[in-house]
Amino acid sequence: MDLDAYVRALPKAELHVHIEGTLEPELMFALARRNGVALPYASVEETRAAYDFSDLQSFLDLYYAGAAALVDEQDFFDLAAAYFERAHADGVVHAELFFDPQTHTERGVAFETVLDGLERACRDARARFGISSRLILCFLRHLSEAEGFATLEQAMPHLARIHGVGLDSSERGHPPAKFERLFARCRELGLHAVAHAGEEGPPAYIVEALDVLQVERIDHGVRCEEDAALVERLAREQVPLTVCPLSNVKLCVFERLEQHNFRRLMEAGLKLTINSDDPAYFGGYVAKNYVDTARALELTRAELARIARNSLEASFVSDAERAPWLARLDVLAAAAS
Ligand SMILES: Nc1ncnc2[nH]cnc12
Ligand SMILES: [Zn+2]
Repeated sequence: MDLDAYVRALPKAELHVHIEGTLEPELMFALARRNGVALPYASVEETRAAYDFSDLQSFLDLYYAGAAALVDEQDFFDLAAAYFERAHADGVVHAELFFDPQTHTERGVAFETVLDGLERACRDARARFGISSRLILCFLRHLSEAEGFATLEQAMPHLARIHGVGLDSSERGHPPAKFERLFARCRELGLHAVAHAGEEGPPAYIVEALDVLQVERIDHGVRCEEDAALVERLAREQVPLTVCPLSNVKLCVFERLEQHNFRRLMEAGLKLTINSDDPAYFGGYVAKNYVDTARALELTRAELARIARNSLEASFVSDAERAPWLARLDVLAAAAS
């Protein structure tokens, strides 16, 4: 079995994927045409050519512009259905999807339109592919705490369909503590909590996300390496990090994949997972993230199986749901060693 086939065969969970970041330019243009929405570029080719980012903000500017093509419930369904098809081909058995309601409600799209379309695609993916999924509502950290609370208010009638909350968008200058009260309220409501931290922001933001927001996983977290005590803590507490290697290179967190600190963090004992973040913008879905990282950092098949196992263990599913995937994974891992 070649490396690509091996990676696809590993049962894995994807824990860090923004559904709006799976909007391929072809679908973006089809939806924009359907909805009479103007896009900043004239063609699919011109759009792809513009995906040359210097940092997180340069990406976010394009990402929010592209999301304007999404208007109707069917658009959100089509978006997520296309993701699930690719995820299934990549061996994803479970996906926890981030969605950014504020990106859409700001434009006059109803919260329910977004949620209904995504949830219908989740049910469809379960029926077609057996993929299980959860939805994680992300608050945009460049907006205010009050706007976050207003979004939570809109989510209140639908909490049975929302599994957790996250924190994304421009990290620098927007520390996790800005959302202390919002996350406290979300946790009181029984929602799981995660947050982007230490992607571009300092290690102190990772500490704040853990201690102030009390998150269960850190999204990215790669800048933890600048604080030895934090690395030790993350290893001791086995806090899962949802690392997105191709994203980190595209957004210039690391110049090349060969320079990524994934192997060093793994060897320091951290519980790492591999994810795609915004695959339509960063050049690869989850399997390509595994394969390219394995090639660049010489990860063994046993190490890749460990990473897939981490993803299943770090997911928000029950032990009973997880058990058959872990059993399948053990068979593959044993065959590879
Ligand atoms: N990599 C990322 N970091 C922060 N916010 C995001 N929103 C979508 N992708 C993101
Ligand atoms: Zn992200």
